[in-house]
Amino acid sequence: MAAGGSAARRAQEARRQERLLREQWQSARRQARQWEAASEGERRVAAQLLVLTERGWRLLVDRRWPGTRTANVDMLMVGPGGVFVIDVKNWRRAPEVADGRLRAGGEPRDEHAAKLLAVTKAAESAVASLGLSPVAVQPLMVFAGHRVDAGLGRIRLLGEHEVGPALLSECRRLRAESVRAIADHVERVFPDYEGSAVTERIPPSPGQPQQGVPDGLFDLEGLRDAALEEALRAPIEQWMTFLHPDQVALVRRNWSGPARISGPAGTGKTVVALHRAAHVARRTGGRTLYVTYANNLPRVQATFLKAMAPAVADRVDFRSLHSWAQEFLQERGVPVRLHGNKAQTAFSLAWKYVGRDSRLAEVDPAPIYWREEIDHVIKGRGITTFEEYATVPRRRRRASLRRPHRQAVWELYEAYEELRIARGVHDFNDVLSLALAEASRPTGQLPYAAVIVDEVQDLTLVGVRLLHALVGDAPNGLLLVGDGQQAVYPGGFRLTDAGIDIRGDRGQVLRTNYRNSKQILDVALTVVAEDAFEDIDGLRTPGRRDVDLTYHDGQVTRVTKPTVHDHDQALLDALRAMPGGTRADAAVLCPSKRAIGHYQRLLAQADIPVCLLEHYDGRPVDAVKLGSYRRAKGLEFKRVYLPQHDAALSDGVPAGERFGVAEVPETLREREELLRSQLFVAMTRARDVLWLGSVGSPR
Ligand SMILES: Nc1ncnc2c1ncn2[C@@H]1O[C@H](COP(=O)(O)OP(=O)(O)OP(=O)(O)O)[C@@H](O)[C@H]1O
Repeated sequence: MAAGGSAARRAQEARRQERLLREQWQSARRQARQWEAASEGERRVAAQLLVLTERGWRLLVDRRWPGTRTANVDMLMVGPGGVFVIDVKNWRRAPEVADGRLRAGGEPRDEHAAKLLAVTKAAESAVASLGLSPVAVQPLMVFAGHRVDAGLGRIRLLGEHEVGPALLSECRRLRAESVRAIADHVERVFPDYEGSAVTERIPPSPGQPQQGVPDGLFDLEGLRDAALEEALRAPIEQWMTFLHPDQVALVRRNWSGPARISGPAGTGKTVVALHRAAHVARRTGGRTLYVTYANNLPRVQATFLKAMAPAVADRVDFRSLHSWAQEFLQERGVPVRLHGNKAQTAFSLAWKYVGRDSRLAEVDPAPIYWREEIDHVIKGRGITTFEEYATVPRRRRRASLRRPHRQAVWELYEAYEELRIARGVHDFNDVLSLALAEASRPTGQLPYAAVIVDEVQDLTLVGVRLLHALVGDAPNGLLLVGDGQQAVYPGGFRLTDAGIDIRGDRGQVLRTNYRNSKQILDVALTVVAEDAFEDIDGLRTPGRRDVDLTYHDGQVTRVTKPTVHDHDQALLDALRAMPGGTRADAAVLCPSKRAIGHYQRLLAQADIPVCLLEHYDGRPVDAVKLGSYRRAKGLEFKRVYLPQHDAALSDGVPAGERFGVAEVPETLREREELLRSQLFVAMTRARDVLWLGSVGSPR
């Protein structure tokens, strides 16, 4: 539509909203006047809110606080924007908020905030059984006769004119049926208050505007603008508000120390973690750190939280572990010179001087295996002496290393460190070790009330220790979320290695996959069926796990072509055949940087818009996403295309045959296992369609 047309539509809609609101306001004012015994302030606020009852909201006035005999709740509003617990204040002096305290006329008024928070908690409990996340329940203090719009922790303070527009501006969380069901439920849980000041209520009717009655205190303009925005806004996804009641219970649970949520792919771990972040931020008023290993995920998750719980979004820091650690060190004045390339040169030289001709080549001649040994086992676990390394359990590393091999590794490590230090640079592990030393200093004031770690299985032991050091064993402090089956980096750790003690109900497992269709999950599970894995709690779990599925249909398409050219053509055909408008929810995922480069060029030549996963921030963009299996972690797409998905895998051919050796090196088995995990992760990103391309002769 042309810009002029759109402006005309907006103006017409604005006029329509204004007419409607004028009528509704007259009617609301008539109703509020019937409430003889209510205070004048309450009546004015109620009149503002009654206008919203014409727009799908339900207003409950003067209700009894459940579990008490005499306490009441001024108002409860349930509508598309969620559930609002409203305390109306008739204060002569305007409220002031400073340093997280509420005052009026210089007098402290914190007890009013405490009472409102307590009753909000009761409302949260009331709706949790319906699966409503706490992010949808919000406390409001509304001040008759004042103009206010301020925040006090999770409480929003609004003036009588601000409240209507504010509620209409809330993102649309509930559909009309949900509003009805929730309002009915809330009405039962919060019964009529016996000593109610409100004596008469008349059901709202549109009524005719009374001629000559001035608008008085009605802020027509503010309300009209908000109503207009509301009318033009697209609805947001349902998961932002509704969870399974078991998930809501986890979001709201009070944990006495570190906790862990695990579960297979697609079981809602991240969704629970995000709702938990919002919940904790609202409850504590302090800052929450939400960390992942991957550095593209924080942007996406921050976008989700902002849409879901805008009021607390600025109290949650979404960061990748290394970027956070670097910033933390900078703030503490600890010099860091992270230089990945120079560190890699130091390692290459160390390999040339002491590794290549050592007995390590007997185990695996590829230097990458030994770089990983240093990164994930020695430095990743914070090991600083050979004695320690000589006996350490090398978790998730298959090749067994006897003492002489470990000695050779240690010599390589020492040579690497010497060369790295001579170049004056740090590697990624150094950053974490330095941050751990800094965070463990008793003097430091630690900035977070809670730390949530997503995809925890990707971290090193030092990384987990660092995050644990930030909050220690404080109640509701540390939450670890992840799934050992989706480990895409070598090595690993157990929680006990990190000194993290998770017992009883602090370890929770989710079992319902809400993402993948059965067809897709079956194919993905076949890839890892034989790969039992050890999770961070030390439990060995079979590769094929039992998962409950929520029913939805899906499709797996396998395409095998004799040449790369034909294969790529088939991929382009499949991408071009996507129904209109679905490009934004499609991803092409590749196992290596080289493959990404190849497909980026291919798609560009075919004029198919591409958004690289490293630039994706969770907001819809009309382009096919392109990135590595690793970068796709934690994300999901309706359609996932995996070109040449089996190129690096043995695909049924015994590795020995392929490599022409009688005995397959354990390191090779380990690498293949890791590749299968990565492929499994890539496949389970697909909700409805999974396209698997191969080059070769059809079997
Ligand atoms: N209660 C629910 N009802 C419907 N859908 C849900 C529910 N909980 C989660 N989902 C949906 O399930 C999908 C997977 O959720 P999420 O990404 O949190 O899973 P996960 O366990 O973190 O996955 P992975 O480990 O594979 O990254 C998302 O699309 C999410 O919206």
